[in-house]
Amino acid sequence: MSATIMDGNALAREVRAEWKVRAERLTENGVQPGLAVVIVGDNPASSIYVRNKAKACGDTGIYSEIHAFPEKASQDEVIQRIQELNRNPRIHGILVQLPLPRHFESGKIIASIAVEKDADGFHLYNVGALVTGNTVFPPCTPYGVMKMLEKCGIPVEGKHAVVVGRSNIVGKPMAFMLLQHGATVTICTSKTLELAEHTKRADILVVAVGKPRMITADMVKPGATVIDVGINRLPDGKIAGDVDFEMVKEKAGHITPVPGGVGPMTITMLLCNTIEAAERAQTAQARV
Ligand SMILES: Nc1nc(=O)c2c([nH]1)NC[C@@H]1CN(c3ccc(C(=O)N[C@@H](CCC(=O)O)C(=O)O)cc3)C=[N+]21
Repeated sequence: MSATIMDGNALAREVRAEWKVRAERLTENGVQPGLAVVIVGDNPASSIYVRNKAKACGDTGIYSEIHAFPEKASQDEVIQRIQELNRNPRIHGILVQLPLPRHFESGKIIASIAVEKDADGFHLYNVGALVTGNTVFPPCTPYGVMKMLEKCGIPVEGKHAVVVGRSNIVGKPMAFMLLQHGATVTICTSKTLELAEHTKRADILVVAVGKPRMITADMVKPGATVIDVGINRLPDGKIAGDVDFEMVKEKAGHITPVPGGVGPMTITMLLCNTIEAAERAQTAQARV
C-alpha cells in the first residue's frame, strides 16, 4: 500500500481561504493587514521567494511592501528602516529574509523588529514565548507542518515524533511545537550516531537537514507520517527533498512531496501570522 500524499498546495489553498475571510473583515473595519519584507543582497533564490510572498499576499487581501537593499548596505541603515516599519501603522508584519550577507549580525537585526510585528516568530521574546507554551507567532515552517498534521487528521498527542535537524528556524521550534501538543520528542542531527535506530521509532518523522534523499525506506517505520522540509537543488537543476520519496512512499502511511509539500504551507502561515498581527493591533487599538 502506497502512502497518502499530503498535498501542500491544496492544503495551503484551504488555509488561505479560511484566513482570507479574516483579512476581509479587518479591511472592512478599516485595517487592511500589511506585510513588509526586507531583503538584503541579490540571492536569486531569495528574490524568487520574496516575489512569491508578495503575490500570495495580494491573493489573500494583504497589503505588502518589499524593502530591498544592496548587498553592501550597512547594518545601521537596515535597522533604521526596520524601526520605521515598527512605527508604520500600515504594516502589521515584518519579515527579514534570511540568510543575510555575512557582514550582518542576524541577531541584532531580528532584535530590532517590534515583537508584535514579528511575523516569522524569530525574535527572542517570541522564541521564549513558544518554548514556554505561550506562542504568539509560531515560526512559519513548523507552524505549516502542524497545520498539515491537523488538516490530515494525524494525531500528535502520545505519539513519538522524531525531528532530524536542529536549526533555529525549523528543527528546534518544530520539536517544541510537537512537545506542546503532547508528543514524545526526539531531536536528532545530521551527526547523530545510528540515526536509523531513532528514525525507525518515529510515528511522525520530520526531516530538515538539507541533504538530498538522506532518509531511505529502511529508516522509516511502516505506516509512519513522514514530513520532508528539505529543499535541495540537484546538479541537474531539479529539486529534491531530504527524503527518498519514491522508496519511502511505499512504506509510510502519509508523506509530503518536495516541491508541493511544506514549502507552500510556509508561505501561507506567514500570511496567517500577518493577519493575526493585524487583528491584535486592532484589538489593542480598540482598548485605548
Ligand atoms: N525570514 C525568513 N523566513 C522564511 O520563512 C524563509 C527565509 N527567511 N529565507 C528562506 C527560507 C526558504 N523558504 C521557503 C518557503 C517556501 C518555499 C516554497 O514554497 N517552495 C515551493 C516551490 C519550490 C521551488 O520550485 O523552488 C515548494 O516547495 O513547492 C520555499 C522556500 C522560507 N524561508
